[in-house]
Amino acid sequence: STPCYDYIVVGGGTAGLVVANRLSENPHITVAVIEAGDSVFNNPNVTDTAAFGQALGTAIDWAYPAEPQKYASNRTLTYNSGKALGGTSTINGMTYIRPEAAQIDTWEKLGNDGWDWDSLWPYYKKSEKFQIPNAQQQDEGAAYNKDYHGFHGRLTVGWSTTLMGGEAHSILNETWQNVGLPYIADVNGGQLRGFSVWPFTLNNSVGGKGIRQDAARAYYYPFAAERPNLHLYLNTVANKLLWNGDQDKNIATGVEITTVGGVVSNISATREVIVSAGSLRTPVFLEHSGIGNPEYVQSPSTTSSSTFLAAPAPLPKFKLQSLFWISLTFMTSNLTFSLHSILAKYSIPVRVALPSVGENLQDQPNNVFATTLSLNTTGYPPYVSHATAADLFGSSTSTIEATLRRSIPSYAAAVASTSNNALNASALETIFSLQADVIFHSSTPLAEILSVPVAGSPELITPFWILQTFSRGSVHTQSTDPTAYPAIQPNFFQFEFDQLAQTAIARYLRKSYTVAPLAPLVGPELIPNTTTVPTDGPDEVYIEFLKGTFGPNYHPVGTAAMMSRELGGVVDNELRVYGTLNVRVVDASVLPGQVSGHLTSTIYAVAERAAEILVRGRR
Ligand SMILES: Cc1cc2nc3c(=O)[nH]c(=O)nc-3n(C[C@H](O)[C@H](O)[C@H](O)COP(=O)(O)OP(=O)(O)OC[C@H]3O[C@@H](n4cnc5c(N)ncnc54)[C@H](O)[C@@H]3O)c2cc1C
Repeated sequence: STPCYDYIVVGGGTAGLVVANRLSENPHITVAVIEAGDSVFNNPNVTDTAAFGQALGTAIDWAYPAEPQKYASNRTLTYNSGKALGGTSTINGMTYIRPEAAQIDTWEKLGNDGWDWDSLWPYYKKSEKFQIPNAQQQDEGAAYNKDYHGFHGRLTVGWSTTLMGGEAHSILNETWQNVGLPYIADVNGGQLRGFSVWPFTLNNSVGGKGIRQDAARAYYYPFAAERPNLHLYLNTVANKLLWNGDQDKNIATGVEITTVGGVVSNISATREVIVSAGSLRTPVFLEHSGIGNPEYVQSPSTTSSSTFLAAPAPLPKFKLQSLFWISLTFMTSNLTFSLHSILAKYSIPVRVALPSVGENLQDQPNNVFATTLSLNTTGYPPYVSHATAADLFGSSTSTIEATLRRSIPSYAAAVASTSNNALNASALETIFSLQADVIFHSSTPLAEILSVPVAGSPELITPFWILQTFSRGSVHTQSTDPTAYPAIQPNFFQFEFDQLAQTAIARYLRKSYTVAPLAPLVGPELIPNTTTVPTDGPDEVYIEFLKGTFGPNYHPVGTAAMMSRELGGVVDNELRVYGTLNVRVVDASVLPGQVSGHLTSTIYAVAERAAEILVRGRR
C-alpha cells in the first residue's frame, strides 16, 4: 500500500531539513523527506573543515552542465550543487554572512507583505547557535557583536580552530582601510560595507579541528533516533506531484518517486507538500507537476488557435507577400510554441499556468585575480571586503546611475524577450528600478572581494564578484524524464552594467595591491598580469578577460520567486505556489532578488520562518 504522511518534503537539503525538523517536533505529525542523495555523515570531504573543494566533482555533487553562455563567447560552465542529505550545505564554502538589511526590506516592496529585515531578523537568530571566539581566535581577527547572534538555535556558527595566524588579518585590515573601507567587526548585523573577518557554519568544539555544520548535522542527525515520525527516503528522486481529481482546487495528494534501480512508486501526503529541491531543481519538479508555462502563451497578435494562421497587422498588400506573412506567422508561432511552451513541449498536462516558473534566475560571475606575496602564512584566511557603488565608481557614480536608469527599459525588454515573454517588461522595469534604488541609494555593497593569502605559498588570491546583477536567466526541464538534468542558462554578463561593475571591482581590488602596508609585500601579478590586462587599460580589455575567465558564484536564486503574481512571482508571502492550496516552496529559489553576503544564512532564516507558517496553519 502507498505510504502516507502528513507532510512530504521534496529535497533533504539546506532548507528542506529545517522544515522537516520543525514540523516533526510534534510527535503526532508525520513527515517524509525525499532526497536524491545519500547520507554523508562520515564523508571526510564533507566533515573536514579544511577540505572545501574536495567534494566537488564527486558522487555527492550534481555537477550540472550549464548552457553555453550567450554573452560570454558561448563558454560552458559547470554548476556544482550538493546531492546528499544536507544538500549544498555539505559541499559549500561554509561562509556565514548575512545580507544587507535594505535588500530584505525590498522584498516587501515586491508584494510580500510582512517580509522585511526587521521581521526576518528573529529567524536568523533562531536558526543560529553562535560560538564565541576564544582568545586566540580573537587575536587572529575573529570579532563579534553579541546582539547580532542567536545562541540557542540548531546551526552552530563560529570560527575555525585553524584560522590564519600572524599579521595577515591586521595587514589586510589596514590596507583596506587605506583603500577607503571601514573595519567592520561583525559583518552579520545587516550592514556590510567594510573589511571583516567572517565566521563559518562549523562546530569548533568537536575534535581538534572542528567539523562542518551542514544542514543534516544541524537539523537531522541529532534528532533522528528520537523521531520515529520523521522518515527519510534516500537515493530517491521525486518526479512530480500527484493531484486530487478536482481541477479547480489544486490540492496535492502526494509525490511520485523513482528509487534506485528505476522503480517508480507513490507516497501520499494528507496535508502539504513542501518543495525544497533548490533553485536549479525546484522549477523542474514544478514543471513536471504541471505548474509552469502553459500550452500556449497568448499574445495580442495570436490570441487563439483559430486565429493562429491569420496574418498579423498590417495586412500585406500582395498575395505572395500575404502567403509569406502567413507562413512566417505560422513558423513564428510554431517556434513560439516550441520555445515557450515548456509543458506542451514535454506533453505535461497543465495544472497551474504559471509562466514565470524557472525564470528570474540570478547568479553572480566570479573572477579571480592573484599576485605574488612575500608573507609566510598558515591556516585558513576568512578576509572579506564589501564595497558600494560609490566606492567603486567614485566621482562617476551619478553618471553611471543615470546611464543605468536610462537603460532599465531596454534591459527589461531584453529579459522579457529572452524569457519569451514569460516575464513582463513593465514588471521587470519595476523590479530593476527597485534594484537600482538599493544599489545607489542605500549602503548596500555592490562588490564582494576576498583576500586569500595562500598558506605556505607566496601568493595572494583575490576572488571577486558583483553582488547585484541585472542579468536574468532561467532553469527549465529539457526532457520528458523528470530525473534528467535541467537546462540552466544564467546569461552571465547579459548587460553592460554588470560588465562595467565587474570591471570596476577588478580595478578597485588592484588598488589594494598598491596600498600600504600590503604594497611592499606584493610582487609581480600572477592573474591576469599587467601585460595581458594593463592596470590602466581600457574597459574593453578588462571585460574580455573577465568574460573569458569567470565561473559561477554558485548563488542561484529567484527561480520560484516570492513576489506578487503580477511581478512574476511563483509563491505568495506564505510561500504557497500560486494556484495551489497545499504546495509550498522553501529553498533558495524563493529569494526574489540576489542578496549580498552568502546565501545559507538567509535560507536557514527563511526556512525557520516557513516552518512557523506551516505549524501556525496547522492549528
Ligand atoms: C561550491 C559552492 C560553494 C558555496 N559556498 C557557500 C558559502 O560559503 N556560504 C553560503 O552561505 N553559501 C554557499 N553556497 C551556496 C549555498 O550552499 C546554497 O545556496 C544553499 O545550500 C542552497 O540551499 P537549498 O536548500 O536551496 O538547496 P540545496 O541545499 O541544494 O538542497 C536541495 C536538495 O534537493 C535534492 N534534490 C534535488 N532535486 C531532487 C529531486 N527531484 N528529488 C529528490 N531530491 C532532490 C538535492 O540533492 C539537494 O540535497 C555555495 C554553493 C556551492 C555550490
